[in-house]
Amino acid sequence: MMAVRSCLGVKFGVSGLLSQLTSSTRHHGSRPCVSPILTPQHRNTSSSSTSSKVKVDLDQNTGVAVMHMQSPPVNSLSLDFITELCISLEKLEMDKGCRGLIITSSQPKVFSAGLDILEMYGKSPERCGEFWKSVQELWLKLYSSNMVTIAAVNGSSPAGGCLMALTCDYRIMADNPAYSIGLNETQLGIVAPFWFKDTLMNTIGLRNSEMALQLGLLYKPQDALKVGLVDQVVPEDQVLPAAVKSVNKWLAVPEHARQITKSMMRKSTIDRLTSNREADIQNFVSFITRESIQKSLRGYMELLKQKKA
Ligand SMILES: CCCCCCCC/C=C\C/C=C/C(=O)SCCNC(=O)CCNC(=O)[C@H](O)C(C)(C)COP(=O)(O)OP(=O)(O)OC[C@H]1O[C@@H](n2cnc3c(N)ncnc32)[C@H](O)[C@@H]1OP(=O)(O)O
Repeated sequence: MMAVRSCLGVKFGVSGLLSQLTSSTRHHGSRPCVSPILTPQHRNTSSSSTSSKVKVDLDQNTGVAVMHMQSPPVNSLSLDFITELCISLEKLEMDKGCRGLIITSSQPKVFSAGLDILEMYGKSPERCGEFWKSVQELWLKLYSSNMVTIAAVNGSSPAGGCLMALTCDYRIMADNPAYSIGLNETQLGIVAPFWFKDTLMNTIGLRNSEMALQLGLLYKPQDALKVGLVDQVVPEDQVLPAAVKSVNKWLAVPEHARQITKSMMRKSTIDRLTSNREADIQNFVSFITRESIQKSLRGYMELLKQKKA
């Protein structure tokens, strides 16, 4: 949240804004500007960090990190995986040399299968609460990031996977009709919470969100493009190159101006969750532990297994 505060001018004050903006040709936000002239020691500088489920490659020349989600088989968001994602994001956010982030998947055909259903089925209320707190944390970190964030959606991305992509500044999806993206919660008999709904509405508007959420729609890439759920659809092997191209375009904008604008656009949505976190956790726990909801989740998991057989 420090990132958000600094974006909102707490650090600089409104009167300092103009001078900050005019000085942004020298310094991009609190991060140093990357010199276009490469000195020998700057050439080919990149670092790589890998935890068991998240691999991050940071190119220090460009200030762009690529975060590869690698939690087999389908990058479903378990408590452990979310914790690793949050730690990686925190590190990148603190790293003055990182200004842009591309999120993608190392798993074939899937960006992320969304929240791990097994974290919501047959678990104690305490564990469910802990899980939901981590989901909130991940959303807050991504949605309020000072970095330019690009989702390179190289596979299917239902529910929580779609939410992750929606938190980014720009979404590029592989043009493969076998893939789909959307907030399909109602199809599982569950309800997308208000901050999922807000994030979707901020992207595709009220009417499209009403239909998408009530029907639990999963869109093929070309349909997702039409409705504005993704910003670009490219051939599968072009997803990452297109993301690199986009991130550079976004990074060319004076950084303070971009960050403050992003924060202005997202602040009220973020505030709504931050001021209601505990109540939201309680709502989730009491909803998800209901017998009828547990039954729906069980049925859905069986359907997933049957689909395979
Ligand atoms: C009154 C208001 C109260 C508010 C309360 C709020 C409540 C809100 C609660 C929660 C919000 C929920 C958000 C979510 O994200 S729920 C998760 C939704 N996800 C899905 O629907 C996706 C399901 N998966 C798929 O559709 C497919 O798996 C796929 C398209 C992602 C990939 O297909 P494919 O490559 O064919 O793989 P398989 O289907 O064979 O799957 C492999 C393996 O993985 C298991 N699996 C898949 N998805 C999940 C998942 N989300 N969680 C856990 N496990 C998953 C699948 O079962 C297979 O397992 P295996 O048979 O053991 O190999």
